Amino acid sequence: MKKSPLAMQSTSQTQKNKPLHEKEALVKLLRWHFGHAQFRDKQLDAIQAVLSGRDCFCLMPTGGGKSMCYQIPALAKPGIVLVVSPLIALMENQVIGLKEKGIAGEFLSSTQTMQVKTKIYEDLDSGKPSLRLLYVTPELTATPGFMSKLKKIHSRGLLNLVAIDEAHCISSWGHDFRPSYRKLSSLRNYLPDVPILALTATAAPKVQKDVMESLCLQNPLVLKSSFNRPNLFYEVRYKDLLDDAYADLCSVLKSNGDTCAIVYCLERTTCDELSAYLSAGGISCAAYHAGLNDKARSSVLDDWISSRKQVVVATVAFGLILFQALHVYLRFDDFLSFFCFEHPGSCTGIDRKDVRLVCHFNIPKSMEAFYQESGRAGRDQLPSKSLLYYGMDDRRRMEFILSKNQSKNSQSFSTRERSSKKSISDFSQMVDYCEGSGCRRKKILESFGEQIPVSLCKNSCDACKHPNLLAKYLGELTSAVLQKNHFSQIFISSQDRTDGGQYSEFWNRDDEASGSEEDISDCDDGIEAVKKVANSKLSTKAGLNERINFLQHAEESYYRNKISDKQVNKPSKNAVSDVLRQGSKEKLLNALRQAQQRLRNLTIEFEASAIFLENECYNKYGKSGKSFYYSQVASTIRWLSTANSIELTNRLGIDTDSPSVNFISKEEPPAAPSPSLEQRPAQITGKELDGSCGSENSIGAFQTESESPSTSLPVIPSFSEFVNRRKVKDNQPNTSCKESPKKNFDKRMRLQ
Ligand SMILES: Nc1ncnc2c1ncn2[C@@H]1O[C@H](COP(=O)(O)OP(=O)(O)OP(=O)(O)O)[C@@H](O)[C@H]1O
Ligand SMILES: [Mg+2]
Repeated sequence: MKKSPLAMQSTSQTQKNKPLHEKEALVKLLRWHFGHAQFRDKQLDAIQAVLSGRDCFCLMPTGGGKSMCYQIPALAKPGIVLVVSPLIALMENQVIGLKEKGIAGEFLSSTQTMQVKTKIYEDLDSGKPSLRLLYVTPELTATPGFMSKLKKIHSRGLLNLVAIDEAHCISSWGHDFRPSYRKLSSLRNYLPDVPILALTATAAPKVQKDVMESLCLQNPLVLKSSFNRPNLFYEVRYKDLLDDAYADLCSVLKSNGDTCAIVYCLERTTCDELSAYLSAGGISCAAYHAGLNDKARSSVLDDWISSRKQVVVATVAFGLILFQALHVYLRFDDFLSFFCFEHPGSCTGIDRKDVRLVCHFNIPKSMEAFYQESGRAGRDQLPSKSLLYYGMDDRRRMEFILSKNQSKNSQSFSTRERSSKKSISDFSQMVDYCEGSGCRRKKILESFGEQIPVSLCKNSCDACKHPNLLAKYLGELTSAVLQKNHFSQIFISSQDRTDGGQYSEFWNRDDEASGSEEDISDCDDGIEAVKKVANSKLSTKAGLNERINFLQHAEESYYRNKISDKQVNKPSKNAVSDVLRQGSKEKLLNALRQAQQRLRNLTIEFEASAIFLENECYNKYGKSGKSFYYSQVASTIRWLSTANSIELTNRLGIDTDSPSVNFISKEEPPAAPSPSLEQRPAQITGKELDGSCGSENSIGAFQTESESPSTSLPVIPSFSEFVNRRKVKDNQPNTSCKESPKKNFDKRMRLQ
């Protein structure tokens, strides 16, 4: 319902140092516009501080109501409040919410039409803007053109406040460091007397200090709320003790009814797989990641926000690109062909209050990230749950990623070293959270410097509620780990950990280079990188460390080239055309026909299978460019030439364990081709389902003694998995056949 604005008081210079508004008037605004009865916690203090012209640093937990701290001031006096926000989706979401309440809010971003932008600028230039809140990205704020507009507005006395949302992004100590936020430090120089409000949910003292210094806050009012989320129940489940983590999550979601949930995964392939699995299990679910095009992503978000979909399975990053998975295509003998960077997207920061469950399907990289993401649950203060699936494979993978620590932006050696050590120690807190037997809530709060008695938890974590059960699980985990020789510290020797020069935290996205606010999965030309790597003088006998170093250098140079290409606006010559896709489909069709001849008892819907496989390649690498895409197609064709029926069936998505699978003998005609690309296109005879151990591994040294040479070639293993497997292989000859085909399938899919 739209409401007319309440009458506002006018600003006068003499009032500058006094609170402009009494509590009563502000509460009236809160009730009138937002329908909330009272201010929460530190909201009123923050609002009164900025209205009096004082800088303020506001630390409130996720969902604590930080937005109100700048939304009420925007309504309390004429003029505008500028809100700097890191993510278009976040701005869009808030602006939509404001407009629904009849509050004049707009955002400026590259996604808008010229017409919309012009209208906003005209309003700002009018001398009497109707706009109350203007959301912008840090990139735009720092441009000279926009800054001069701001100065103009300010000179007319109409810029009341600059609010920096997610202010921890300015700090390289923070978990979401974003280089473009650094540019905000010039705001104080350009607009010396405009109060700045820095808002964050990141509690690390170093980050707080860094934020305040970087933004040049002057005598700020520092407000800190407790980080306890009493309505959240914390639980950890142990993947290594579960038969099937996918099935476990499915039953958790089902047992909670048609509940709203976010599931975070590390990689987009896991998102797709898990989402498909949950959907097949009858859960209203969709994947959300950067591999989807804009339209698909908006539609997933729309569906989720408007409750048409209840569960969203998303990549882990908080909109800001925290993690770029390095994928290396590996042929065992001649080492490698190319790299691919992924830019996961995000669904966080979107305000849906009734999220009842936040699940981390892979361990997060830090307590800060975990807190922020799990904090999306129960923003309406109703009982909700944080569930983390902890697995030793995930742990080792994350350790490896963190230890790589090669920053792509021009950080100094000491910054890299600092950030490397920080990443490792941040992660060890997460490991302790999972592997320890003490109260989870206490661990979270202590990591933010809050000392609390265990009694505060009130049995609202698994460790407090079921201490004996947890002790049993941890015992079993230790045995399982010892059995698998997981204790051999595979990736990070203590020497590596201190060798900070080589490593940095996650590769940070270089926004300055991309010039885009939400630049994801853009088109990369990997051909040169591939050639260089392929022609390199690296001996095939080079040691693993040498190879890893080599990869890191190649990756850096590839990235540098990519940036310089973008700077000169080089047109993409590497886009995947429809013609190329059609050609690939034909090739896959042939390969499928040959596979069918080889595996006589397999009945395949050729056309649909080819479309499905081509689509898989395209979804995975289409946006990365022709070279990556084509290599994936080639890899798939090679794989088809060796895959057995179980592998083929798994890849095409038939659940061989399910009694509902409709087995067709080779005599039976194939079912009619599926009209949908998503529909799983293969069916298989029962003969192949003899319980033999499907191989997740492939050729050469990956192959275990008991595996048939014909069951091989993973699609594209991640670099970390490759290194991991080699080392595991060196230490331990064969464990994979002890695992169920489903488990192998899960792992194989994770490798892609
Ligand atoms: N005083 C209040 N009373 C009741 N609800 C409130 C109050 N202030 C804010 N809220 C509600 O709390 C929810 C979270 O608010 P908001 O999005 O501002 O949180 P946040 O601190 O910015 O969280 P995040 O860190 O996730 O961005 C919103 O739905 C908002 O309407
Ligand atoms: Mg917020």
